[in-house]
Amino acid sequence: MTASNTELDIQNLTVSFTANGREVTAVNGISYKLNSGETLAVVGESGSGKTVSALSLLRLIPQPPGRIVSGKVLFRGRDLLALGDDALRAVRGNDIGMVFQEPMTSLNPVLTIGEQIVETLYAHRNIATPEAREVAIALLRQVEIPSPQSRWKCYPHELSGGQRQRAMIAMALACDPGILIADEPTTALDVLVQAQILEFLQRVQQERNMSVLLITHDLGLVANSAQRALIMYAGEIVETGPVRDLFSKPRHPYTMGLIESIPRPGTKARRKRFHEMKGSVPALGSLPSGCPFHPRCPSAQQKCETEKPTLEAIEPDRQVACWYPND
Ligand SMILES: Nc1ncnc2c1ncn2[C@@H]1O[C@H](COP(=O)(O)OP(=O)(O)OP(=O)(O)O)[C@@H](O)[C@H]1O
Repeated sequence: MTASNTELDIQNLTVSFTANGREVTAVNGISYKLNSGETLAVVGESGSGKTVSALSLLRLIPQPPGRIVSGKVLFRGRDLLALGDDALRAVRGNDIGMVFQEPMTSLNPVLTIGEQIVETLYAHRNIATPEAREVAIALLRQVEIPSPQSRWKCYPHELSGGQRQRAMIAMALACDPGILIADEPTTALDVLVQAQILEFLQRVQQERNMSVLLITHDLGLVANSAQRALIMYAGEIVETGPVRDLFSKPRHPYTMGLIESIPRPGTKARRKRFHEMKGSVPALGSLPSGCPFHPRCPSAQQKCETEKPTLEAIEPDRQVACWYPND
């Protein structure tokens, strides 16, 4: 990839939270690039720092208790972490859209779906109301909400879960962003609706050459939707690479464990399930010494208990933080 392909360049991002007078590091010095037109998945178990790292890109973590300790988020040569509030607001929504797992947290319950899209169009693109109404209905049609002419007068609670999710996606796409950050966008939905929404997102992405940062704990979703992935554990990236390589030859024992946890019909008896591995993601305030994964790692050796591995390139476009990566 050439430098001009890079849409977002995240450098050494560190984010902390203070609770009970104690500051703990939730995201610890992560660096990665999001390239033009790709879907990059950020994967890990609950508490690994996926959401905090994504929200921090647009300075959306609550500050306090959160704090962006250090790092840069370069977007078209500008550091989003150093932008003034007005300039950052212009980037949010206009250039970078966001969708979340629970649409009710980002939809306004007292405005109709149509009014909310019109407001977005007016605020970001300065489109006057009559025209914005047409654009809003067209967007609802594009996200395949049935009868958009009448549904646009619905309040969020009057729509089904899948329709609410589509409405939020319509809002996120209203300003034609070059980048979409999608945090568990389909986790709360049933499998059929999930598949429809993912298919729709992929189509829009291709039509618009949009880059997608997909935050998920679901490796099945990653296999179907992303070209590259970052695996996060305890606030750090432990492995990166093209999705097909990560699946065919995981190098970090944690990635292996995640892949083995994907349920496959008929193979349950033969495969070791991830939930059978000992332990869980450590509490941030009490990380183990050495490699943070070592207490759960089936391949851990003495060095892993005392010395922390750093993320190293092992092949072009492939990095791993492990003293004894799988061959
Ligand atoms: N508002 C907050 N106040 C205090 N600590 C927080 C807050 N938000 C996140 N954290 C800390 O950051 C850690 C990482 O949270 P994050 O939401 O990024 O995890 P995640 O990998 O996205 O998990 P999930 O899939 O459950 O959302 C949490 O375990 C928690 O310790």
